[in-house]
Amino acid sequence: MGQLTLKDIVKRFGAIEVVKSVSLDVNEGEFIVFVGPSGCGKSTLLRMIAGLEHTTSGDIVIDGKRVNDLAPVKRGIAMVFQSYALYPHMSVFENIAFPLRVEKAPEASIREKVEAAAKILHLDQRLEQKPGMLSGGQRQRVAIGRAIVREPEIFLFDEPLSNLDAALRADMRIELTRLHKQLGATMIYVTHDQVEAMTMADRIVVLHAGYISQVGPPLELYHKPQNTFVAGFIGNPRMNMLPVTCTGVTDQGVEVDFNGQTLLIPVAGRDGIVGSALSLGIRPEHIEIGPGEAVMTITPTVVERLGQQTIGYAALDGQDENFCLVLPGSRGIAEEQPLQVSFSTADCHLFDAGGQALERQVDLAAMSLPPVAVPA
Ligand SMILES: Nc1ncnc2c1ncn2[C@@H]1O[C@H](COP(=O)(O)OP(=O)(O)OP(=O)(O)O)[C@@H](O)[C@H]1O
Repeated sequence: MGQLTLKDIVKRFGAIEVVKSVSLDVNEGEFIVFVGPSGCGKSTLLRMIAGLEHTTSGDIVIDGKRVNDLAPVKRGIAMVFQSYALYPHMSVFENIAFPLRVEKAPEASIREKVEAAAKILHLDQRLEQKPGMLSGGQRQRVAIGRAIVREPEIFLFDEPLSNLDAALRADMRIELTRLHKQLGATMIYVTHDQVEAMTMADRIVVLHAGYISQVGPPLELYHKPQNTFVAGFIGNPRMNMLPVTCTGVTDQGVEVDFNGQTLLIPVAGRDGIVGSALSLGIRPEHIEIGPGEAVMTITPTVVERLGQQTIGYAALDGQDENFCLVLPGSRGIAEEQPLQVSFSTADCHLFDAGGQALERQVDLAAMSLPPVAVPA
């Protein structure tokens, strides 16, 4: 149980349509992450699923039952917010027990469920403490415990980690992934942090201005973004976009003219694209120093040295956005020194003038890491 269907969901606030016909099937036990820039409607969508916000039109169906008119508590869901919403005067035990007390559950059952949740969340030694004595991460775990004891079919998380520092966020990501495996419940998680999306999701839903821009497993979005929005949103630093002209279409792919070189990009051609302007997308991590299939000369204006990688930014003629390259380790590239770089056509993406991708001929399964032989 825990299957969710959204059918043509629309939400208007006055005259403004913030969610525009969203349809989505969420499988039982799936970890779904809604990502998108600020204001794209992800929290509103989550709040509609929770029942905290009415839908203007469309159906929300949980386990085959339309729930649009059901009160939040009757939907079999539990929501965890960014603000932990804990009661400061109550112990951790009572904070977790709160929804069960509201339901007037028997005392023995309350104790059993709270202790079980506390064990899963490593809070069993802290049940008598007040929230004020806990760290941010522990407080968020109490809020999650409060959701767990309700035994919901679907957990909803609204940016639950955004109040935590970077190290704690990384720990909590691992905790949440573990929790999902352990409980096997359906989870829907809203964030604008693409690392959270990439690391936790079974499937990511990328929202853009109230629409679903693309839905898919994390690496599918990374390797096969369907449009320039997803290409720019997934991956950090963002994908470079270079203007090119299509010079031909063959069985092997699409030919483009790039800096006077003819490149054959392994993507599916389309009628009428020969002669048209296209955008060639290449990720910063796919640029190498020195000669290669596609060559260009850049002059970095800023170089960031992070130790584990070196990031260079260069202005290109006629382009608003800086060209970016990411090199592994500490590399000797210098500001204001011209540099020959190259990339491989197999790593390229092509987008038409409307920003839609020409389908890449990449085998995602073959890109998975091969099994490592462990010596006996
Ligand atoms: N109660 C409301 N009344 C009017 N407009 C609203 C209301 N709630 C949200 N909005 C607007 O709807 C749009 C979507 O808001 P929403 O909170 O869903 O975005 P979001 O993608 O979650 O963004 P963020 O990451 O900033 O939280 C925004 O433009 C917001 O201003």
